Amino acid sequence: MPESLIPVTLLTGFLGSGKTTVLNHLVRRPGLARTLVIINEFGEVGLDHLLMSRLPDDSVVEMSSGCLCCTIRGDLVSTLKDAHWRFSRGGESQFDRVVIETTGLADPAPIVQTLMTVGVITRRYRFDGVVTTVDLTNAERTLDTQPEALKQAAMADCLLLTKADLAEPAAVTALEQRLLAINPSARRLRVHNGAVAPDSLFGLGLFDPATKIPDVARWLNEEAFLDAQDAHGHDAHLGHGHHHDHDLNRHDERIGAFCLVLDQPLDSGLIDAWLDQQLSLCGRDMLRIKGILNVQGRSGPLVIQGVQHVRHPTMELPAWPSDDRRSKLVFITRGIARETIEASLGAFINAWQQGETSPVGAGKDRQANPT
Ligand SMILES: Nc1nc2c(ncn2[C@@H]2O[C@H](COP(=O)(O)OP(=O)(O)OP(=O)(O)O)[C@@H](O)[C@H]2O)c(=O)[nH]1
Repeated sequence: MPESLIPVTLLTGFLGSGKTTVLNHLVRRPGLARTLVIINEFGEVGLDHLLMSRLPDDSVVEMSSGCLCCTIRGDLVSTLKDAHWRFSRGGESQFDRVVIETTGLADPAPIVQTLMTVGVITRRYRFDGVVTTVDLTNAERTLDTQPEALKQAAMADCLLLTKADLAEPAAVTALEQRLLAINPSARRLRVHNGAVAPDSLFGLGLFDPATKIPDVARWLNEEAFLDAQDAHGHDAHLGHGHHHDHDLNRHDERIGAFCLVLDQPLDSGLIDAWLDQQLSLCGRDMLRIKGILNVQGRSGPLVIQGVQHVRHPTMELPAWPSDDRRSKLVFITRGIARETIEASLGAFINAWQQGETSPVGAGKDRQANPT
């Protein structure tokens, strides 16, 4: 993954939660002059829908700050693909960062999948992270009733909690606890009228593209899992959270996160084969997977990332960030308990060690093809 790949940030959040306010603030920052902002103007229509059917106006605005702004043309793939020649002068691209603002009802998953895997995009761009705005004044109800909003929060790498000035402090605390249970590893920031430091929204990937050193401490945020655990007595998962209250309709009774830590180096190919099997069985409910793996025969760690059924190609990095060489995997799931995943992985490892693992042909191939 060359350093020159252009980072792409997905800015999402429910209707009226403050996305445009954040964006307006960001594009005024001098450091972001060379940013291409891609928006879509279809209020009520999700971007995933748009990817397939709509051909909106092809309007491009150059903002006074120097940022470029365009609406989605056709689909996201062609917009990003064409952006290079459309926004270049003298053969040189005019932007070195992209922010995509989705509609409030968008499902971020297909967009992230597109950014992670479509060849014409991954040759030039790298997915940086999902930033989700959450309106503190009404998020409790929105999360209760709007599955899209919940998914946007669950998939975020960074949560921007907006309108704290209008919210009751007790409500803010309660919501922060709820978000901790849904997505402990996401960075959480309170934002007043969109004022947020760009640095806290960018560089959300699993490693620093310049040094190729994984920033595990930041993206895993292990302590937050412990906090979530302390707050709820055990894993922030499957309705064991603080919401034992009486509203049975809460969707996030089933959404939660956990982190598996594996002490021993893993056989080459094992996790790939196991994950492929898991994703084909229950990818829909694996909202987000991120991990760093210690694999036998590799001097550096492997990093993995996935969104529902789709995984980013596994990458090997040159070095570990610290002496801690354990494999760590974060799962944000819908209705899949940690115990289920642990049992599945345990059984898979046993079968693998006995050479019986062939649900995806991986076990049988591993001698011949040790990658
Ligand atoms: N008081 C207060 N108002 C805010 C804050 N952030 C945003 N707003 C207001 O909330 C309203 C909605 O903000 P937008 O930025 O348009 O929200 P959005 O997510 O882009 O909205 P849609 O594109 O319609 O989904 C606007 O009137 C903003 O001025 C904040 O921190 N405090």
